Parts: sequence; structure tokens; C-alpha cells
Amino acid sequence: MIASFLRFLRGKARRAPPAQPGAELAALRAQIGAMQARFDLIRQATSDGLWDMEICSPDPIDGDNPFWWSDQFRRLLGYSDERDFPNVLRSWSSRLHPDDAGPTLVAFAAHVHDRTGRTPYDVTYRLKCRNGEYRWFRAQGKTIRAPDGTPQRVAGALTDLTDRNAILGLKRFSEDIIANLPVGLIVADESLRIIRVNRAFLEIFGMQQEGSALARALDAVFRNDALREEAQRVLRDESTRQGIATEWGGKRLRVALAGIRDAEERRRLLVMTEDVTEKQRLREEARAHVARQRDQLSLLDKATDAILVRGIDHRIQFWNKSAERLYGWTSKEVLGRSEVELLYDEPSQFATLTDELLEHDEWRGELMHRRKDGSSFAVESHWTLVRSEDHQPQSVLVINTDITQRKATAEKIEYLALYDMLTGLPNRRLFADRVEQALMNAQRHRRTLAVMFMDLNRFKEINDTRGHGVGDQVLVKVATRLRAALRGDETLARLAGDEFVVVAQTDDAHAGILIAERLEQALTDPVVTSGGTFSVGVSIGIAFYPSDGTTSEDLLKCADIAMYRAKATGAGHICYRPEMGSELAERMELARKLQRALSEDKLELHYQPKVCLRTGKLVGAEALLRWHDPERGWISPATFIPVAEARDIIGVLGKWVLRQACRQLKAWQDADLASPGRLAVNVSARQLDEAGVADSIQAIVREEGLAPSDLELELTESGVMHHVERAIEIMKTLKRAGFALTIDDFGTGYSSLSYLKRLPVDKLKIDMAFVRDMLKDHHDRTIVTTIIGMARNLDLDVIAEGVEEAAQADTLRAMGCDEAQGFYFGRPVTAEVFAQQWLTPAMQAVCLE
Ligand SMILES: Nc1nc2c(ncn2[C@@H]2O[C@@H]3COP(=O)(O)O[C@H]4[C@@H](O)[C@H](n5cnc6c(=O)[nH]c(N)nc65)O[C@@H]4COP(=O)(O)O[C@H]3[C@H]2O)c(=O)[nH]1
Repeated sequence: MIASFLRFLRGKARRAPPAQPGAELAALRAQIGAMQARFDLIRQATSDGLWDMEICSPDPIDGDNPFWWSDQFRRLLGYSDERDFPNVLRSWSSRLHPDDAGPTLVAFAAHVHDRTGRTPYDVTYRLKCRNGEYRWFRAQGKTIRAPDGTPQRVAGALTDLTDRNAILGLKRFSEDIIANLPVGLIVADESLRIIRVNRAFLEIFGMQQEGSALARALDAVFRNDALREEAQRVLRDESTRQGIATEWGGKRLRVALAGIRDAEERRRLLVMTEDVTEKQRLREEARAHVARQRDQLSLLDKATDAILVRGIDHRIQFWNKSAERLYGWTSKEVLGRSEVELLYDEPSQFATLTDELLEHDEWRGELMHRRKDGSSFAVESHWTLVRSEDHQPQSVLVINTDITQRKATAEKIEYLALYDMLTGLPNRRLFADRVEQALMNAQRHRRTLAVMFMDLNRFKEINDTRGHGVGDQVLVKVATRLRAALRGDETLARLAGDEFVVVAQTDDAHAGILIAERLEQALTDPVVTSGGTFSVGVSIGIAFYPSDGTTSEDLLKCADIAMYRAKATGAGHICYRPEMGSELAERMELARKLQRALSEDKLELHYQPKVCLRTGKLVGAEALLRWHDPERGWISPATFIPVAEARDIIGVLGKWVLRQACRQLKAWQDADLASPGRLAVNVSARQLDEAGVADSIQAIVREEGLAPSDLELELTESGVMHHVERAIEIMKTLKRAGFALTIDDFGTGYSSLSYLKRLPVDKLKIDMAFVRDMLKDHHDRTIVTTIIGMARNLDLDVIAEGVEEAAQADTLRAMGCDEAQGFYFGRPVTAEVFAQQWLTPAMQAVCLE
């Protein structure tokens, strides 16, 4: 525009016709003044900057070329006067943007030099303003040339593009935004007619941009009148309304309305529609996921195991309720803290295990962990490495089970496997191990080993009569005493019941015997329990390595055999001898058979008469036990009674005999027969060891309907002397109860006169060994005479047993013996035979003449 104006100016100037010089000059001045005025008007009115350069240099882009700039030109760049922006080309060229300077100057030079005038000058470039900011300008120019094309001057205008570009760009930008918005957008007029619609809207509703579809578009949004009314209200009030939920073709839509005004102040309705189907699906999925997770977490909370999740940085991310209970820290206290610092005393172990986990993705094992209160406890820990989708380690799921109880149980099981619960002593298994070790040691150092088998003497009876509680107390106290009697390298164990064993390194057999004596000594004092005080003796069998055996089984067996011998003989301890082996086997077999015979009621009593030597009349009978074994025939009580004593069968056996004898006597009494007198029953020395023996004897007699005075109890002299004090006590009780008491086998037990005086007995029975040979053996005769004299002095009756001949009976009568018993008067016979022979009136006395 400016260029054409310049053209017009120049054209006019050139076309002015020659006139009168004065008038012409005046006209010309007037014309120039008018043109100047018009030019000034244009210059001031235009927003463009004007420029002009006279070409006086061959190089049009020489910086020193004089240039004219209009004030507006300077103003566009922020300058106000010529001093800041001198009238030379450099003022302009030096302010070109470095990227634009080259092309611009080239275009300028090309235009000026092109004599044909066909190269236009119309360029866009950036110029630096006074405030340092670059602004876009469009420059258009035109070169005025001589007729031969030589450029004479070049002038043009500069238009500021920056603001215009910004407006146009903003418009384009906003249109781009609207077009590319993922939200469907409609602009509607006041009648709710669509003015504009964007692509997203059409996509949401599956429409093409054509009239009928667009007409339906609003219907699609405003499916109900309420919504339409709402839209009109928003339009009217220029308000906004968001979050309106509606549906279209199975899609869930969220609509927002806004009432606005356009540039011309007309009311417009913006309808923004978002397809939230997928978003809502994802939200619902996320909600379900969260709910699921919450459920899972609550399940994890219900788990009895401590479950935690730690990050790869070891910091705790999850901590369930059981973990809170187990460790004492709440979830709040531990989240974000390092598991290793919290639970581990040994971080190095944690580091090693973490390396293992990273290698194998899993680790399981036992660990010691720390609680909040500082206490340590054992856990079984299971670690699982959780990896991300790209297989990078992400976190570790840890499940910890408290195994304190399990470990304690395992330890207890282990303890029970090796130790006796009651006494805390090693049991059979551990003892066998210890013997094996001792054997290896003894072999290596060529030493002797003593293995001792011990059995308590009165234990079964204590257990039976006072109950297991008291029996246990006895065992515990005995164990304590035996242990105290041993040295540290001597092992004591309890095998079962009242069986204890010892293994000890010894220099010789004598050293072994000394240990046994120490053990016996330990039990000399009575054992005091809540159920009574008991004298508990012990029988000890000793076997030596290597003389008696080289294995633990052999040594124990030999010691066991020796123990039975000790028990049978009443000796405290006995060392094993090879011949004991077979004897024991036989005795054990016998004991087994005896027990069976007793339980099967295969035993019976025979009765032997006792006769008054003076009158020849029956004064009583002795009940004698008989056992007929189908294989071995009749077995003598002299054989099986010691076995019964050694095997603790004697208590039961004795009671059976007493009860049978009582029943028989009662039967005779109840029958219309002559009185058999007192019935004598043998009481074994071992029976006296039983607790409450006096009570049980009385009870049986009472139960069978007899009086103690109906019975005579025979106790062997040796048996009484075995535990004389105790025997005296029991005998006193029995005597007080009314039983007649006789010392059996008198003369064999070495009882001293002092003891004899204290024994509350009625009668002495001279052992048949003296009676048998008294007529031939002067020595025996003297003994018999002495015993009879002693009895007289002590005011006791005396009876002789084993009287087989009349001469013996005569002699005994002559000696002053009161009664006699023996084959001469009658053999032991069954109850029926005895009744026939002795209890019918005619048979009441034997003829002594
Ligand atoms: N050679 C010979 N022997 C005669 C004569 N008169 C009796 N005998 C036997 O001598 C033993 C007498 O019994 P004892 O001295 O109490 O000796 C008894 C007694 O100590 C014990 N005994 C027998 N029965 C019982 C019982 O029920 N309980 C207990 N604890 N011991 C019993 O067994 C021992 C042996 O009993 P038995 O074999 O029955 O032997 C009986 C009897 O059969 C005779 O003139 N000549």
C-alpha cells in the first residue's frame, strides 16, 4: 500500500507539465506542499513504519548507506529519536535476528541489483527492539531505477506482524484445541441450535457432520426435559453446571454446561460431553480391586502367621495384625522402617540371606527375631521375592511363624527320648549310648568298666499299697540319693520302674564293689514321703568289662542276673559269675510259670497235722503250698518260694495262701467235724517287707469270717532276723490282734538270745535238720535239748518238725517238747484226706504207745 502510494507520488511528480516559471513554481510549490501534507497525513495515520534509501554506494547493504526511517518505524522498535536509531542502514541491519539477517540482506541486495525489476522485496524477519525483545515484521519495498535500470533509491514499509500473528495463532490454537479436545463440545445458540461441534462429540455419538445428525445431537444430550430446562437456565444465567450423568447407546456420558457470550455479546451454550464409559469401568475395576485388596488384607490380618511386605530397600510396606501381636509393634510404628534394623540382631545374616533370595527368588529357614520388648524368639521364615512386569525385584513377601512352642516341644520330645521324665535321669537309650562311649574309652585305655543293675527291695509293695504318687516320690528321692553317691564320671540311669543302672570306669573289681557299697549306703536311711516313711533297700548286681562281656547288652544282662541273685539271697550286692546265667534263666522260667499257675488257680494247699506229744491229740495243722506243673510234675515250695520272693510274687502268693487256708478252716468249722485246732500258715520274710502286711493279714482273716486266734503264723527265723526291728513291730501288731506266732526252722537263723527275748512269739519250731539226726548225732541232740530248754526259760511252747519215727517222738516227749509234726504223725495231704483222717471223732488222736 505504501509502495503504491510512493509510486503515485513519484509518478505525479514526473508527470507535472512545464508551466510559467513564477506561476509554475508557485503551482509546483503548492502541489508539493499538498503532496507533503498528504504524505505526512499518511505517514502519521499508518501503523506501518516507512523507510527510504538513496542508493549512492555500489553496495546496497553497506551499513553506512544513508537511510530514512519514519517515526513510526522507530516507534515499532521502541525508539523515539534519531540519536538512538541513526539514519543509516546499519541501524536496521544490525538489529536483524541472527537467523534472519543473511536471507534478508541477500533478498534486499537481489531486489536492488535486479535491473529488470522482477525480483520483489517482500520478506518477513525479526528485528530486535529496544527492550531486547525480537518482534516479527513484514518488509515490502520497491527500487526506483533510472531508465537503464540503474537503481536510484529504494523505499518501503515495515508491518508489525507479532500481534497479528498472536491473534491469528491464538485463534488457530484454540480451534486446534477445540478440534482435538477429547471432550465432545457443542456450541449452541439461544434456541439450542447447534452452531459448532467438534470431532470428539461426533465420535462419541457416532455421527457424521451433517445436518440431520447434528439436529439429533442435542436430542442425544438432552434426553429429558429436565436437562433441557437446565440447559436453558444455564444459558440464561450464564452459569455453569457440571457432572450431569446420562447415557447414549450403551455409553456412559458426563455432561457439563456453561452459559457464555461470544465476541458479539450473543448468548451461547457450551455443552461439553465426556464419554466416561471406560473411565468408569476402570474406576469400578479399581474400586473392586481396592475392595478385593481390602478383603485380602483383612484375610491376611486374620492369618495366625505374621505377614509383612518389605521393599527392596528393606523398608516395611505392610505389617498384618498377627505381626503386631507377635512383635509388639503396631503397623503405624513400623511402616517405612527398615526390617533389618527392627528385627535382626545380626544384619550380616540378613544381607547373606537377601543375596540368596535374589538368586533363587525364595528363601525358607529358621531365624532369631527381636520383639519390641527386646526379647528374642525363633521364627520359621518364608521369603518370596515379588518381581515387576519387567522382572525387576520389587518387594519381598515375608511370612513368619512363631516356632517357640514347636521348638520347645521338639526339645521336650528329644528330652523324653533320652531322659526319664520322673527322675530326670538318663533313660535306657541314653544309658546304652553312655555305655558304648565308656566301652570305647575303656578299650582305648585298657581299663575296667563296671555296669551295675539295681532293683529296690520294697518298691512294688509301696507302689501297690500306697499308690503310685507315693511310689513316684520314693523313686525321685532314691534317684537323688543315688546320684549324690556317684562321682561326675559315673553315669546313673533309670531303666524302668524301680530299676536303676550305673556305668563307671574302674581300676579293678574291688573299685566296682566300693561303688556298689556307696550306693547301698545311700539308701540306708529311710525315705520320707508324704505317704509315709519307708526303708528302701537295694539289690545290686555287678558285671565287669571285659571279663563278663564286651557289649552294653551283655554287661547289662550279666548285671541283671547278678542282681536277681542278690535279691534272692538278700545280699546287698553280688558280682556276676558265669554259672548264674543258666540258674537265672531257669528261675525266670519258673517264675513265669508260677505266675500263670497262680492266675489260673492251679495251686493248692495240703495240710499236715500237728500233734500234742503228751496226749497224742491233734492240736493243729500246717497249710503247705502245692504246685503241680503239667511238665515238671510236683514242684517243691522250697524251690518256688525263693523264686516268688525274688520276683516279687510272694506278696500275692502269700495272700492267696492265707485266704485259701481261712476258707478251708471255715469250711471245716462250718461242717459237722471235729476242730482241727489252730491252722498254721507260713509267712515269708519278704512278705514282712510289704507295707501294711499286718493290716492285710487281719483283713483277709476278717473277710473270711474267722478270728485271728484261729490261726498260727509261722515266720522263719532267718526271715525275722533279716529286718529284725521291723519284724518285731509287725509281730507285735499281729500278736495284739490275737494271732499265735511261731518261729519256724528255729536253730538255723542264728538269732541271739537278746533278740529272742524281744520277739512276741508263742512257739519255737525246731528245724527238722536237728530232729532228723538227733538220735544219732550227739551235737544235734544237744541243740534240740538247748532249744527246748531255751523255750522253757522264755516261757514259750516248742514243736519239733520232721518227726519220722516213734523213737524221735518219744525222745522229744521225754525232752519236754510240747508238740510234734512229721511223717510219723501224718504227711501233708489234701483237705479232704486231712478231714477224713483227722477230723472225724474216731481219728482225733494217734496212739503213741
Ligand atoms: N523230710 C521230711 N519232711 C517233712 C516231714 N514232715 C513235714 N515235712 C516237710 O517239711 C516242710 C515243713 O514246712 P516248713 O518247714 O514250713 O518249710 C516249708 C516252708 O518254709 C515253705 N512253704 C511251704 N508252703 C508254704 C507257704 O504256703 N508259704 C510259705 N511262705 N512258705 C511255704 O516250703 C518249705 C517246704 O515245704 P514242703 O516241701 O511242703 O515241706 C514241708 C513238709 O512237707 C518229715 O517227717 N520228713
